[in-house]
Amino acid sequence: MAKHLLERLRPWRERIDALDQQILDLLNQRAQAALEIGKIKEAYNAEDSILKPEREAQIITHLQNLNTGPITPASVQAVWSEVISACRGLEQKLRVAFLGPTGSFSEQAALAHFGHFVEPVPCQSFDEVFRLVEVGEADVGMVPVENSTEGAVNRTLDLLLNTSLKVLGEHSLAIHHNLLTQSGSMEQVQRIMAHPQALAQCHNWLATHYPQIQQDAASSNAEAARIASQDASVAAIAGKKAAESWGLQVAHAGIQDDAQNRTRFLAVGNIESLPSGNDKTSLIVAVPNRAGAVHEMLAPFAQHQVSMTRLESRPARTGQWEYYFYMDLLGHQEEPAVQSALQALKQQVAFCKILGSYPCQD
Ligand SMILES: O=C(O)C(=O)C[C@]1(C(=O)O)C=C[C@@H](O)C=C1
Repeated sequence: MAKHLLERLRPWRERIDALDQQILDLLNQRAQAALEIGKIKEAYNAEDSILKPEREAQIITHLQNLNTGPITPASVQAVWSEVISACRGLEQKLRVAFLGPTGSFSEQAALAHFGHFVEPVPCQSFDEVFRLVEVGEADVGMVPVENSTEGAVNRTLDLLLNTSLKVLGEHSLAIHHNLLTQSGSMEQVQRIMAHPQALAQCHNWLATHYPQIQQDAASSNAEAARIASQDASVAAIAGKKAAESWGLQVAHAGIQDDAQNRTRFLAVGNIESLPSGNDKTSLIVAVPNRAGAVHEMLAPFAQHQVSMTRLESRPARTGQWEYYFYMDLLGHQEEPAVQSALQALKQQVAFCKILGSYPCQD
């Protein structure tokens, strides 16, 4: 029986071996081409970035359009992210900063977006992520900006306002939280630790199942997992990656209140992404505190038919009930409709900061 099975599999396995050899040969030819591009970039402008977000997005979209299956569009995205990452990594390893330690959702988002052939730079806070990219100790940073359950990540919004960095990409990740302990049981647990955002995303589940256990904030979920790995009285809320990284067992899986819980991350750096054909633009606007000001702020987008995918407000901390408005628009700032809307907007508002245009993930 087993022999018969192997005989039937053999020709297909031989076919896979032959195809893999061809794929390997093609990958090496591709890598060689990327290395040549790297040399040309270096000769033209040593300061120029190796990373070209718009080109990477165009390559993947083009292949998804050509794809006839059975490989899925999501697989095309995942495989070519890694192929590009491997080629880019030969040109130069991208240093990617994120909230660590290892096992965090930020690390997952960073690696899903830039691929695994990067140099990870785990940081202790969002402030440190921005600072390291600003001073050139990292090339790009990956930070959460909004969560589908809890809304905006305020510290990121504040840092975006005060930084000179540009937004150059977005990545949305499904967030499934787990209660992790050393043994996989909750028997010895006296404290549940997580980032405040994660505690909030699991608020109802915790109130129902463990109302008596104290909850403590950690600087990140992965940090809570690190602490739990050293203290049997601590349960951490974190992802499965953190469980693997810190040798913990899952006591309860999928404890987030919303099964569809997602977090959107932004990639930030000193690079401006050129138009890719399917882009978003993020900006911050402040208007005077008077009747009709917000209405006037929105009018240019309606007039020039620019869609807004997000509008968020944040206190301006003047004590005057003034706000900064964070907006995401569909289109690149170099596209005529967006350009005209932004020009009209700038004439009306007290403050306008364009954070950057970047390829839509969708
Ligand atoms: O086209 C380039 O500029 C490259 O450097 C090549 C390449 C790729 O592997 O396709 C790698 C890195 C860039 O971000 C974009 C594309």
